[in-house]
Amino acid sequence: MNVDERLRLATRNTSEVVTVEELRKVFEEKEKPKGYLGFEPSGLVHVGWLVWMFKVRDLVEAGVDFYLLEATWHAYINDKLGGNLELIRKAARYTRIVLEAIGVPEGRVKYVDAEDLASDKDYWGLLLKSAKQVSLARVKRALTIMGRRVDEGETDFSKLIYPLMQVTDIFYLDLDIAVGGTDQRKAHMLTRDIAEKLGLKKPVAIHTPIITGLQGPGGRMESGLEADELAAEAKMSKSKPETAIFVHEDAEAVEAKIMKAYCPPRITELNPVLEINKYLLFQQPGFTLVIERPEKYGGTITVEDYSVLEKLYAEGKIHPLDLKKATASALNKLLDNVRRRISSDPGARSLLEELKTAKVTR
Ligand SMILES: Nc1ncnc2c1ncn2[C@@H]1O[C@H](COP(=O)(O)OP(=O)(O)OP(=O)(O)O)[C@@H](O)[C@H]1O
Ligand SMILES: N[C@@H](Cc1ccc(O)cc1)C(=O)O
Repeated sequence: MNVDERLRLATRNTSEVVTVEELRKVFEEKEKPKGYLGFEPSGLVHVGWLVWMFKVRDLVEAGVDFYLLEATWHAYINDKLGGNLELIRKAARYTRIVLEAIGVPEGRVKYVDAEDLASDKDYWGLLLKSAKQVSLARVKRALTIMGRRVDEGETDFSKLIYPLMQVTDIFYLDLDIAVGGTDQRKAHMLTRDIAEKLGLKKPVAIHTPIITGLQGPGGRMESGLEADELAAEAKMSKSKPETAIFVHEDAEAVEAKIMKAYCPPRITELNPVLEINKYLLFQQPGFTLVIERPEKYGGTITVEDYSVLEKLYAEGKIHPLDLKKATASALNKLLDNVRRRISSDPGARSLLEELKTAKVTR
């Protein structure tokens, strides 16, 4: 695969690449650059995660040697699953199964456990060197990467260590590319700044779009937040289950959730139903959205391109209910594989059952 093709795969369906020129250089210089994404294995998998999972698939295809960091200690710091590390490790196993079901089997990526990183004294040396380069105010501003507001970081001191751990993860793994949703931006920009100061490798950052929670952005659109902060606050999130569609949920539950979702007529911004189309459904090769309507409401239409769907919706030519029905049906088709994979594997089923009954904390 030539550099242009690798670059196309790596940059499609992203909200930002810092920078595309640097990424091109990485691909020109390396057959197998090192990339990573970290996630807190702290519960069930929702459809927002599919955005980065598909990006991992793209990057593996583009020849990236990809590491998936199971951020167990980070989830512990962030009070997930009641801080129960045993359960957190089970959530990591469950996430591997979902990744495999969407085309990222274990043999194609390398899993790294945060507990292994933290057991090496060099890791803590790197963390302290990084900490020397940054002010407390900057660390606090980065707390949005753990889905927390700045003031929440002061509840216990470990939360202030988290952003520096995320920076250190990147240095320790010696990465060329760091991937995450837009809400992770502050971690990556911090890493790039510290890298310059310490003379370490400065990773390219690839940010994937965020799917807004089913309840919509609330009043946050006018709050003057930066895009990454808005994404962190308004995103579909596993620790706020009422905002999320989980990949294991049955077809009826998925449809019921979509029918109730925030989707005001003509509004295309931070509209989770449109975002599911834009960032998930229309990313599948050859996808078309079929909107079935009685003749008196314009008859059935087949949309082949997301930009057309957005335009028709903004012009009020598609009713929210019709969009929701069509989206639910297409999303259910996309999720079928994952559901089948989970239900056919007793091990996966028992992990799921255990995680379903675990108390969601944050
Ligand atoms: N709604 C979403 N849409 C797209 N990407 C998401 C979404 N939520 C999380 N991500 C991405 O998934 C990765 C893991 O995020 P994280 O563990 O914080 O998920 P989460 O569901 O928000 O969890 P929590 O509720 O525990 O904060 C990050 O790169 C993040 O940007
Ligand atoms: N902060 C990330 C998880 C993460 C943890 C450590 C990392 O090195 C990277 C990502 C999140 O909340 O989703």
